[in-house]
Amino acid sequence: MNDNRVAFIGAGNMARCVIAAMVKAGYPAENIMAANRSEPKLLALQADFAITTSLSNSEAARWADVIILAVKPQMMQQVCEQLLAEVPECQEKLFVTLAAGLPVARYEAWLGEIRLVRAMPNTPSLVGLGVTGLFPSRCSNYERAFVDHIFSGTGMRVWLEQEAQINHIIAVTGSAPAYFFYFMQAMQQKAEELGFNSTEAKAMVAQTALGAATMALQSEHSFAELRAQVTSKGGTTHEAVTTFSEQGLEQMVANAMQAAIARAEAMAKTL
Ligand SMILES: NC(=O)C1=CN([C@@H]2O[C@H](COP(=O)(O)OP(=O)(O)OC[C@H]3O[C@@H](n4cnc5c(N)ncnc54)[C@H](OP(=O)(O)O)[C@@H]3O)[C@@H](O)[C@H]2O)C=CC1
Ligand SMILES: O=C(O)[C@@H]1CCC=N1
Repeated sequence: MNDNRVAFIGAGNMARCVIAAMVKAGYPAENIMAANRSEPKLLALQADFAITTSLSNSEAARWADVIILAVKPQMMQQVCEQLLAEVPECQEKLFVTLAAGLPVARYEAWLGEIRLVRAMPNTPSLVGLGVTGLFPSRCSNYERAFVDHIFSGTGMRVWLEQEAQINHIIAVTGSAPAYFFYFMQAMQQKAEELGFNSTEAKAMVAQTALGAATMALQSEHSFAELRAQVTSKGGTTHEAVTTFSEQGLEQMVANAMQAAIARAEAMAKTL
C-alpha cells in the first residue's frame, strides 16, 4: 500500500498533522507531496519530513494516485475547478477531503462523480493520538482500506455510515481539542493568579489532563465514576464540581457542540 503516491493540496495545520503521522508510521516520504499557494510551509515540511513539495496544485495532482484536499472550505470550489480544468484525468483518481461542512454532492458538482472519502481528523493526529472520522463515497474496499492505512498513524479511526455523522464527529472530536485547550487555558490563568509561573502552571495543567485522559482510557469506570473517586464527601472537589454544575457546565458544553454542528450545516448550504 505504501507504493501509492499521495498529494496534499494545501499544506497548513491539518496537512502537517496527517503528514507527520504518515511519516512516523513508516509511509515513504518520497511518495508524499504537498502543494501550497505560498512557500514557507512547504519549506518547513521539506525540512521536517523530507517530502516533495510544489507551488503548483496541478503538478501535485498529476503526480498523485491519491489527492488529499486540505484547503479551507471557502477555497475548495476554486481549487477543485482549477484542478479539473488543468488536470482532467484527476477525475479517475481517489480523492480525500479534510474540509468541514462541504458535502459529497458539492465535490461531485465541481469534479464529477469521483471516488471520495470525507475525512475529519483532529490536531492530536500530529502526535498519533488523534481521532479521524471517515465517510466513503463510491469507493472500493481496497480504496477504503488504503485510506484507513493513510490515517493509521493519526490514532483512532471511526468509519461512518451516514454522511450527516461527519458533522457530529466535528463536534465530538474534530473541534474538540480546542475545547480542552480552552479549559486548560482557563485553569492555567487561575494557577498563575495563584502564584505559579507560566511554565509550571502549563505543565501542571497539561499533566493532569493527560493523567485523567489516560486513566479514563485504561479504566472500565465511567467518567462519572472516575469523578466520584476524586470527590470526597464534604471536601474540596465537591465544592469545585458543584460550582461547575450550578453555573451550567453540562448545558454549556451541549450548546457549544450543537453550535459546531449548526455551523457545519450552514457551511453546507452557503459554500
Ligand atoms: N485545523 C483543524 O483542527 C482541522 C481542520 N480541518 C479541515 O482541514 C482543512 C485545512 O484546515 P487547516 O489546515 O486548519 O487550515 P490552514 O489555513 O492551516 O491551511 C490551509 C492551507 O491551504 C493553503 N491554500 C489556500 N488556498 C490555496 C490554493 N488555492 N492552493 C493551494 N494551497 C492553498 C494555505 O496556504 P497559505 O499558507 O498561503 O495561506 C494554507 O497553507 C479545512 O478544510 C478544515 O475544515 C479538519 C479537521 C480539523
Ligand atoms: O474549525 C473548523 O472549522 C475546523 C474543522 C474542525 C476543526 N477545525
